[in-house]
Amino acid sequence: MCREPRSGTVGIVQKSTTPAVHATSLSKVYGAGSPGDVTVVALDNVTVSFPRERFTAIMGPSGSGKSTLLHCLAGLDKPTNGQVFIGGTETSSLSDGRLTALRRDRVGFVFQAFNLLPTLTAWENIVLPLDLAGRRPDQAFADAVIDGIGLRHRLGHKPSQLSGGQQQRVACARALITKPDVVFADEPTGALDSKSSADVLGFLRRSVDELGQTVVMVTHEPTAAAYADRVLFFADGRVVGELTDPTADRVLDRMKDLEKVVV
Ligand SMILES: Nc1ncnc2c1ncn2[C@@H]1O[C@H](COP(=O)(O)OP(=O)(O)OP(=O)(O)O)[C@@H](O)[C@H]1O
Repeated sequence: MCREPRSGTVGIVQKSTTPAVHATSLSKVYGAGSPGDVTVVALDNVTVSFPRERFTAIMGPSGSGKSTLLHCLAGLDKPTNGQVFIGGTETSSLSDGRLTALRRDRVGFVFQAFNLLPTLTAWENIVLPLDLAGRRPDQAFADAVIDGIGLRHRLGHKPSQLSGGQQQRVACARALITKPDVVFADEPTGALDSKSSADVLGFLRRSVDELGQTVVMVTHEPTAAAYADRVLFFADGRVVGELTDPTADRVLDRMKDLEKVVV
């Protein structure tokens, strides 16, 4: 097991001009397996890029395909057509073993339900992806992540001894500890109160600004989207709009327009 980090050191920034994530002509059709099935087009020919060291939020009406997009980008689900590149590596042609390794080493995922292992301490949960890969933590980076989540004094506690917001900050640290090409977050604040949400979103924001990380987050909340550099709006499985330097009010106005169109 990796040892706990020291305090007081600074994180390390990755630099590259390749987008963190790029997808071309991505489609996902559910229920196309056998004749007579009802088919649902969850993704409809989506081409999208996520630059490094940026925080992007994805918003859209319920059922518009946001989670499907995140799962296909992260290699948790297979698109029906199209290609996904993680840091320049095309993922559809990878063997199952290589895809598993890529997901473990180069992609972080934060779920609404935290998904921490209950028998491990906070620290053991955070370094689990490194342990599975047989890697040691970059001490300076691990210190910056631990200081960033503000839970150095709780690292020996099990998830059941932590609040929901604290557990989600541990989950964010676990997603970041490998210095992945990208962290995907699917409704990371959906189960949290507003104070805990602000703690989690503030940490994700600082992970981009101070640690050079890349975050792509699905959210229903305009206040959460306002932490991002850019918001992509989704409807009917397609990207239908974009807002840079969002504020909660501008996001809300766009969402109202979208919901009028969709209803
Ligand atoms: N396994 C599945 N089988 C069949 N249809 C599915 C499956 N998963 C998702 N869908 C459908 O695909 C569409 C997109 O779903 P998705 O969960 O990606 O939307 P979403 O925008 O994330 O929705 P929400 O905001 O409600 O979470 C929906 O019509 C949904 O019913």
